[in-house]
Amino acid sequence: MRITGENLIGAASRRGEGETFRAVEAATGNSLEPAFAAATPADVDRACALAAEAFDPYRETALEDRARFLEAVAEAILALGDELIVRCMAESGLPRARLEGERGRTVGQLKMFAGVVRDGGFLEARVDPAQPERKPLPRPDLRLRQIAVGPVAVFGASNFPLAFSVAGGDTASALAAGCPVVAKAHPAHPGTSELVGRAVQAAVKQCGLPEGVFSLLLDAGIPVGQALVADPRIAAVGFTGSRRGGVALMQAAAARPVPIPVYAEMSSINPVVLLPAALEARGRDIGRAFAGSLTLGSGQFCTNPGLILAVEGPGLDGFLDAASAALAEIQAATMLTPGIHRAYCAGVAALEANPAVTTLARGLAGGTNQGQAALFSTTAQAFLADHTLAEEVFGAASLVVRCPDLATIRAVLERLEGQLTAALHLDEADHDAARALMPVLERRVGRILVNGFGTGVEVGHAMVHGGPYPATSDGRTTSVGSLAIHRFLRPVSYQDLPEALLPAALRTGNPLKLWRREDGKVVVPGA
Ligand SMILES: NC(=O)C1=CN([C@@H]2O[C@H](COP(=O)(O)OP(=O)(O)OC[C@H]3O[C@@H](n4cnc5c(N)ncnc54)[C@H](O)[C@@H]3O)[C@@H](O)[C@H]2O)C=CC1
Ligand SMILES: O=C(O)CCC(=O)C(=O)O
Repeated sequence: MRITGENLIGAASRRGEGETFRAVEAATGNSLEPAFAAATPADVDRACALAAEAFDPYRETALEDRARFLEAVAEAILALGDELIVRCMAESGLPRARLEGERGRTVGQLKMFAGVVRDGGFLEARVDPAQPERKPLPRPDLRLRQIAVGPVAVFGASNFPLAFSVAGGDTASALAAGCPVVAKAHPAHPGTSELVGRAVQAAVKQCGLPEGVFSLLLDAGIPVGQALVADPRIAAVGFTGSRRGGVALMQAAAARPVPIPVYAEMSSINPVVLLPAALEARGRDIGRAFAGSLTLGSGQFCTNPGLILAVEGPGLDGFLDAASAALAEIQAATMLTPGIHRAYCAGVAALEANPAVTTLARGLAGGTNQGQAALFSTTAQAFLADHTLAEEVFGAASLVVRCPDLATIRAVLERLEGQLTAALHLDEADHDAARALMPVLERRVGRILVNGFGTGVEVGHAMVHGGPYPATSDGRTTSVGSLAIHRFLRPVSYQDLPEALLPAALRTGNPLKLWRREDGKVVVPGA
């Protein structure tokens, strides 16, 4: 399929009249063909108008039809074949195997949401039948279901150009909820975005859905994203990226005459706590595994283990020796964009220049745009005194905080901002220490894991990829897994509606065979 550099507005392809830009080959810094042109305010307006027009018919599509549409998107992405992978490798610098895996995750995610839609449980249908004889007052007939919130603006992430981008988790969950999507392509992978966007556009047509169910807008800067979030027809926003970008969108959304929710996944340093018995028994093994997780994808994961907390001693020394030796042999790897590489180098340089920080290891030096891994250490006292040490350095850099005792580890955790994940390395003898940390971990993070690292998020029903601010803008939800659909739903109650006016999900006799709560009791069809 030819990449044209056009915006996809409903069923149309339209060359923008805004700023012209090109994708950059991450490995060389060379420009790639073709030229892309940013959308104009009129393009944003048209995409939002079509999305608003599509909203009512799309949200009432039969569950089976909506599920088939999500599957058609998945099939259309697969049908792009190797062209998608080759373009994505060039734009992102990520290797083939990683991108093939990420494509599988993207397709699997769409299919998981197809299953969620078919199941219908997300509608949370409830029926409280009328009690006309109730004393002292009769009870009305009350029925509740979740409906889609409206058109959603989705910002593709640079670091997962497939699974968190144009047809990634935000788009899949919004479409599953019944929300049209206006996607804003990430300027680091516009060609990948166009290919995937065309796949979604084709699936909309194939399934006979209103064209406004999906549009894709291009921009090298911020005006298109700002205009999109300000548009009164946009009802919610999904974003993965920098804290600065996420906060700017939160502010734009809050400043609207009608504020809307922004679900932004931003920065996280993902503390890893190494407990004493585990460290003593297998500190060296944990050190080697840590080096692998830290450098995965050149460290460009928001789940990257950026902070290690442990009590001083021979166990920690063994961990540090093994991690340092492993890191010293790791090749530098191409980063996503020159800008992200520059930000990484600046973050590492700031740590190197900090008198309270010791450089423990560097990976092998690299060439153009390649990030060289780095491991640092500091004391708990220094860490607690300098908040800049707790800031994310996006890339393969991590800071070890040497603590005198477990109480200090707890004090450091208490001082951290909200995080996506926390990992505990423990043996049975560490259970009491771990139990004591659980309350603070639950308050600080979205996912607590044991004897592993947070990189590589499982897409499933029990996953939380979220966490308190600034890990995300709203810690009550997740951007990965089936629970993500709830970001784009809101409940509506129907009181005393005649049967003929009720949505099918709430009609007497449960014609859609949904799990429902009837008069407070869960009813499982066929059970
Ligand atoms: N925590 C995480 O998962 C990630 C963090 N990052 C961090 O972000 C830095 C920059 O990477 P990017 O991916 O370019 O993130 P970014 O936040 O700068 O951009 C993400 C998207 O938001 C848009 N955007 C940014 N600021 C905006 C604003 N004020 N108004 C409207 N739209 C705006 C951009 O055009 C882009 O489409 C990295 O160096 C890293 O520190 C990047 C990717 C993932
Ligand atoms: O670790 C993963 O699989 C996902 C990480 C992620 O969400 C991100 O880096 O934005």
